[in-house]
Amino acid sequence: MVTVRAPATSANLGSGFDVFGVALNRPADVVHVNKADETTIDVRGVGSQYIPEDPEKNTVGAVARALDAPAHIEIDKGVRPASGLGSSAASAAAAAVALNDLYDRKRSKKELVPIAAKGEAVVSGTAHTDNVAPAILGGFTIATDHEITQIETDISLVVCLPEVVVSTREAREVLPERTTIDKVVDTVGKAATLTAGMARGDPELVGQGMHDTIITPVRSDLIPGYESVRETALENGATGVTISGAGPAIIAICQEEQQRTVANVMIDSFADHGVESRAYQTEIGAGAQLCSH
Ligand SMILES: Nc1ncnc2c1ncn2[C@@H]1O[C@H](COP(=O)(O)OP(=O)(O)OP(=O)(O)O)[C@@H](O)[C@H]1O
Ligand SMILES: N[C@@H](CCO)C(=O)O
Repeated sequence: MVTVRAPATSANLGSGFDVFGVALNRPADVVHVNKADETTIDVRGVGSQYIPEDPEKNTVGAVARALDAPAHIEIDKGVRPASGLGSSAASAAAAAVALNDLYDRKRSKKELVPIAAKGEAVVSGTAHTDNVAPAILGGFTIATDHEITQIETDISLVVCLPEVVVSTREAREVLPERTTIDKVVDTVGKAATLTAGMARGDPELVGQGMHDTIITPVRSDLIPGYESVRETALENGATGVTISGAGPAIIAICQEEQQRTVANVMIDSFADHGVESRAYQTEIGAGAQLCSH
């Protein structure tokens, strides 16, 4: 048996829609794989009642097919589905690394990214790589159709997950088809600022670079209390706040000393809107790791 842990991830970071992503030190999924004649899947843990065990519908089934690696796959979910924390990607990334090892397929971690992304196509209709890239490689990743660039950093942050469900498919349906040149110029500037901040390990620059005028304004309507949670976190030390992935989780960049305060005010602000939530005080961290084989 091979066991792999793959982390939750936060994609987009505002200005980097479908391109930027970061691995989070927690929460994470753990996947166990054993060779078998055909693929079967067992899911347990957080939100497992909402996750199909049919290999045609689970992200790990698509990964097993792509690697021609049939297996009995057990998934311990630590990342809630439909969270904006790359739940579907965490399982897919862990399965890709585990099956590559189990069948000795000798794919590099970068080569496993498009394979894990086939799982994302199963759930959201597009094989976007912005969650699976950091889930496999760790750190901050810039994923384009041609290249994946990775920067190691350990910037601290808070992600606050409300008891609300937003599916990626639904959040992609509200996207604008067109935008203006002013917004494109603004987004390029912000994305460049964020990237410089990641390279320097500078939370101020990262926070400034997260602002986005194209995607976030339309998606924030799907998250009750979004504007208040964002403003309160900024007033209490966050350097930048935006939707994590397709939501409903909200990510706030902040110094380690501010994490507890930022986490508490975000939870209180959701509560003011009648929404329960939990907050993870965490950091940008490592990608998928073999636990045993
Ligand atoms: N292994 C899996 N883990 C989690 N969800 C899965 C898995 N396989 C299939 N799914 C389905 O994928 C959907 C959740 O994926 P979705 O992309 O909407 O959420 P997410 O991964 O938390 O979000 P985001 O990509 O915005 O961070 C649910 O409908 C769930 O049933
Ligand atoms: N970039 C993707 C991430 C969510 O899976 C989106 O925002 O739709």
